[in-house]
Amino acid sequence: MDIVLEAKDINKHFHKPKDFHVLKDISFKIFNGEFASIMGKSGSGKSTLLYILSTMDTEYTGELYLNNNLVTGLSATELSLLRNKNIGFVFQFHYLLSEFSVIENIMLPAKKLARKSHQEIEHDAIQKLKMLGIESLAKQKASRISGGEKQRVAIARALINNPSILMGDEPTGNLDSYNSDNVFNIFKQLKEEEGLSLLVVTHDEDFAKRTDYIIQMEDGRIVGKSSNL
Ligand SMILES: Nc1ncnc2c1ncn2[C@@H]1O[C@H](COP(=O)(O)OP(=O)(O)OP(=O)(O)O)[C@@H](O)[C@H]1O
Repeated sequence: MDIVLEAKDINKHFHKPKDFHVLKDISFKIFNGEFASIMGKSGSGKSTLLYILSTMDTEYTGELYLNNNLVTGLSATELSLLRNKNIGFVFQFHYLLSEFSVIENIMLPAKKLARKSHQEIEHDAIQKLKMLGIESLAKQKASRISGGEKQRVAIARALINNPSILMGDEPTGNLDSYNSDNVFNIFKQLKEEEGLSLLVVTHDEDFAKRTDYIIQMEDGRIVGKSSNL
């Protein structure tokens, strides 16, 4: 199986207010089509790690590979392009532009990438909306839809450029159990039907137990990996 993401000996220090070794010797691989979760107590370094893996944070030592290409050391412009094309990211908060319609929000990362015409991007956005069962919301203002719907729109937006991997930082953290379940089922469907790779930081044990495996973090280290398959 191909490796979609590989971390090799990643270490990170925060320097203020005093030196703090937040990530210690992190090495692991995510293979194509895997659905992995990261769990650990508050403060164990999960979000810090995810921001490095998603190339948003470049202040670390070690090496990060995406689709077998070394991304550590690339310029900010190169990383921005690579991230937009290859990594979908879903946050706890949806960060939709409230004055824009649902479909405009979804189209934005593809417009930024500028590799397709407006019509092609609109067509792709409708496909994603259909896949997530929210086609009827296309023309609605983002501010007018429910929290669960907003998170589905955020997922559609994260998928618009057909990334290699979808990452989530507590993507169900603001949702009730019905909507959390819905998000989990969407992720599972993306793995099973689209062969997408997924990596999700979560505090939700029910969610994590249904992923392929759990990477357990403690005090900045990976202390275990337990398979749920
Ligand atoms: N900019 C920063 N400067 C200094 N310390 C920081 C900074 N950001 C985070 N930390 C510290 O690094 C540690 C890891 O934080 P991180 O947010 O990665 O943990 P987490 O496991 O994601 O926690 P949570 O589950 O609460 O989100 C914490 O002790 C946090 O206080």
